[in-house]
Amino acid sequence: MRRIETDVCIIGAGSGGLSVAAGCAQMGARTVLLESGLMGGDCLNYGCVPSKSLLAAAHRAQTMREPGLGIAPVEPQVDYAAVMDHVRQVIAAIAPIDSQQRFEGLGVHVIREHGRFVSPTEVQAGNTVIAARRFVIATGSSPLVPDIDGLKDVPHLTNETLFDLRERPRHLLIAGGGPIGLEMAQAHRRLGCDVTVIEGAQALGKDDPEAAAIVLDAVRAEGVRIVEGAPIRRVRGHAGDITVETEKASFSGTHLLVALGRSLNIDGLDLHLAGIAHDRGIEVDDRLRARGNRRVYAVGDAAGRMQFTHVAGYHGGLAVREIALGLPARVRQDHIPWVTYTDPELAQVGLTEAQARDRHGDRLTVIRVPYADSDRAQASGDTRGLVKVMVARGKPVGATIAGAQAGELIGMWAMAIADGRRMTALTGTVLPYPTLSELNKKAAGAYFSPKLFDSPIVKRVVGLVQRYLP
Ligand SMILES: Cc1cc2nc3c(=O)[nH]c(=O)nc-3n(C[C@H](O)[C@H](O)[C@H](O)COP(=O)(O)OP(=O)(O)OC[C@H]3O[C@@H](n4cnc5c(N)ncnc54)[C@H](O)[C@@H]3O)c2cc1C
Ligand SMILES: NC(=O)c1ccc[n+]([C@@H]2O[C@H](COP(=O)([O-])OP(=O)(O)OC[C@H]3O[C@@H](n4cnc5c(N)ncnc54)[C@H](O)[C@@H]3O)[C@@H](O)[C@H]2O)c1
Repeated sequence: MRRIETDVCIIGAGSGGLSVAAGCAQMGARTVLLESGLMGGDCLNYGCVPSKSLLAAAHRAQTMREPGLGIAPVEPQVDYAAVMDHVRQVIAAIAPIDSQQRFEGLGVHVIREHGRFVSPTEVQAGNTVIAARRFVIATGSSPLVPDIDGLKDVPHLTNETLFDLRERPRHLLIAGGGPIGLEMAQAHRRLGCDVTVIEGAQALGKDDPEAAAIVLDAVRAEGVRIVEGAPIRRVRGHAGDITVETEKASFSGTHLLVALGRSLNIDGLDLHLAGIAHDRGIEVDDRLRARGNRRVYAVGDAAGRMQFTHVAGYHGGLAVREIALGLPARVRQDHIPWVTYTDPELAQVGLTEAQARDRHGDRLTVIRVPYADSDRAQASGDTRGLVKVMVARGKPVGATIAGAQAGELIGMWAMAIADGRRMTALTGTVLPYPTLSELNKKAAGAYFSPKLFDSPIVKRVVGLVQRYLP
């Protein structure tokens, strides 16, 4: 058995692990990185990158078939295999950034083996034992395939196999109406499939219901069948003929995509040998240190909190601060945005309206600005959507956007909330005309206009000024 002594050993080379490895190595810490699968993890290979590439192709197809703006629509010729080639090309274009070669160039010792703890200060990977001063668990998550009667025996797709398809499914059944379910439903509908989404509770149920309804209406209008309140009880059939049974009804299709949430990749780590506590994820304190072993950090999906690439990157930055610089870091959650990349997009940062009402009660003001108020939205012929901002004591505490480019628009609110800015920061910013981002400024303006235009005091002051102004 080979033995390596190092400063930091990172288990998992996805979004979180790569951020820690790049930061620690470039700051001069001796860094070992273990990866048992593909460099880049879920986001690059089976998650964000392929799903957004597929959505881009689907968007192109939809633009061709939508009437309006004086352009005659045309039914696009979709070559599903060529679309999947596009997906592969995008992954290949980005892969060098996450590659073993690049990380070795940064000074990281990369070992392509599964890692597991053998003691509180040692991890074994293949025939190497790594003794490190600090460990980072960045092992991510995998598709959850729950114990539903018949499911494991019926051929089904997950996000790990969906992008390998070469033939377009005739009728795609999607179990689960979360972000994966809805993004893949719209993409496949636009690429010419029949699509049925079967959701046990409410589709996009983690989001603000008013904003989610805008997205769900739009996706339904394109022909996706979304069945809600229908927990799946049983699955039966064979390749090409699959039936999903729910309490409400049964649904048949040719393919089944399972998008029922994630299971954390922590089982194969032998955490008990390192004394680490875990339940629904690795239990971490607000410095991301594992309960039971303070030399071990958990980042990204494995930390059992929000499951997004930018969260894994954010955690990674905090871990670098802790490990490379020895400075304490504090993890926050209130300023983390998330976006579902349907069309229209759905974006959130901070508190939803319901959460803000609970937290701030009477002190809360909720501002709504419809996309129709934007000249740019009018010019583009797409006025679907809403910007909603929750304000308490002059500061934004949450923002919800459903509409075109919502993922880009949410950035301004993410910055304002992260930095504790007041609404005046937005009114004081001059934005180019005509842009959708002006909707954000309109929301800030709408917050102040009753205070400014409906106030008798302001009117009296202006009257006085006008009387004495030379
Ligand atoms: C279909 C889909 C679409 C998504 N779209 C988005 C999006 O648009 N935006 C967004 O922000 N997020 C999105 N996500 C979520 C995002 O992909 C994850 O939150 C992110 O990848 C988490 O990064 P991570 O580093 O924690 O884990 P991962 O990226 O999962 O990386 C973990 C790595 O650890 C390796 N590993 C596991 N166990 C071991 C072990 N014992 N030893 C060695 N290596 C190990 C794995 O092989 C893997 O490479 C999407 C997810 C899916 C499934
Ligand atoms: N754009 C993005 O950032 C993006 C895109 C995709 C995924 N992700 C990340 O990946 C995570 C996983 O996504 P997901 O969509 O698989 O999970 P999810 O947990 O968000 O949604 C799963 C859905 O399945 C439903 N469900 C569970 N059991 C069921 C049953 N027996 N019958 C019917 N419905 C059932 C749930 O009610 C839920 O709505 C997300 O939470 C998110 O963090 C992010």
